[in-house]
Amino acid sequence: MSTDFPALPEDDAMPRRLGSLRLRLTVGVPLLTVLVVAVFEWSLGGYAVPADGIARTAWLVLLLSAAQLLLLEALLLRPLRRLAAGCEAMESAPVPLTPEDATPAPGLAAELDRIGHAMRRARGSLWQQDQDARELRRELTQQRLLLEQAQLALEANQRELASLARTDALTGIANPRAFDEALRREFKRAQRQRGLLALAVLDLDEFKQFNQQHGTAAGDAALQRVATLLNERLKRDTDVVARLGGEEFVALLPGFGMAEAQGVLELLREDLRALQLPDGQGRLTLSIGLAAASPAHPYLSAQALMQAADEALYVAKHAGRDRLSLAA
Ligand SMILES: Nc1nc2c(ncn2[C@@H]2O[C@H](COP(=O)(O)OP(=O)(O)OP(=O)(O)O)[C@@H](O)[C@H]2O)c(=O)[nH]1
Repeated sequence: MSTDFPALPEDDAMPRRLGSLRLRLTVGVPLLTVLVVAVFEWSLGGYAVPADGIARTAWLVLLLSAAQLLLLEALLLRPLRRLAAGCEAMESAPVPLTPEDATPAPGLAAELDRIGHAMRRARGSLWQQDQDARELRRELTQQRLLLEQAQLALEANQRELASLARTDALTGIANPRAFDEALRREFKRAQRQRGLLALAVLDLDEFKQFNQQHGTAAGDAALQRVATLLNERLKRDTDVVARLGGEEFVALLPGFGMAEAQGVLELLREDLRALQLPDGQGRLTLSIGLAAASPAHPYLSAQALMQAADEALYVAKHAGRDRLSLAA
């Protein structure tokens, strides 16, 4: 601990009262001494004023007064002042123990001094406790900040994990799990609101051959471009596009009946035909099976709607691929 402590405050009420006591002693002691010495000299001179007595009496009074004042200062006033300073300091904000506080001065007024020193030690201990409490508070604030940062990082990780758990790693669009949730949710909504819900299953044609001719990396790039096209063409807030696995994709179009969905999906097929693949990779085509639920053409369940779209895709494949088939 540092010993570079601030000085004790000396200008408070109690030290001021001690100052006035010293003034009264400084005046009273010489007066009393004059009286005593004068009576003593007068009695020595046979109760007559000696001719040279005035000067000698004055010197005597001066010396005796000075000696008494010095004694009073050393034995009474100084210890009282230190005691007063200790008391005042106890009432003010704690400050560290000074080296002077740590060692009581020896002397006749040791009792007073000891009390003063005990108070200073108590004040020093209070100061130390105050410092410790401040340090603890600082550490606590720091720990709280670290905790908040860790919590934010954890929440970000959880969000990222949750997003990863619902995203297809290769294409970045929704995965089957996210799609299943969306399908169940939108199917119930369509039923409740007697609305429209179109569902399309889209499958790249002859993709196995594409992979064999151009390599898996080219196949991956082609899957990513198809996903981008889906996102660009089916971009209403309510549209959901997902990769079910392999070269199979799915699109959920709330609010669309068969005709609107067919229109937008044919545009998508045109987009794919126009897609520029790297040299020598030819072109990609899609087969699409489309089913749509409406009050006029309800489905019993989301699974039944999905199955109808799958069956339509099967028909499209068997009819020669590169086409869109509507569910019965
Ligand atoms: N590059 C790449 N290929 C994949 C991925 N997932 C599945 N495939 C390949 O996609 C091909 C799908 O082949 P098939 O199921 O026979 O379908 P297809 O060749 O497209 O034939 P049709 O669907 O009948 O037109 C297989 O060769 C798989 O290995 C993938 O993530 N990346």
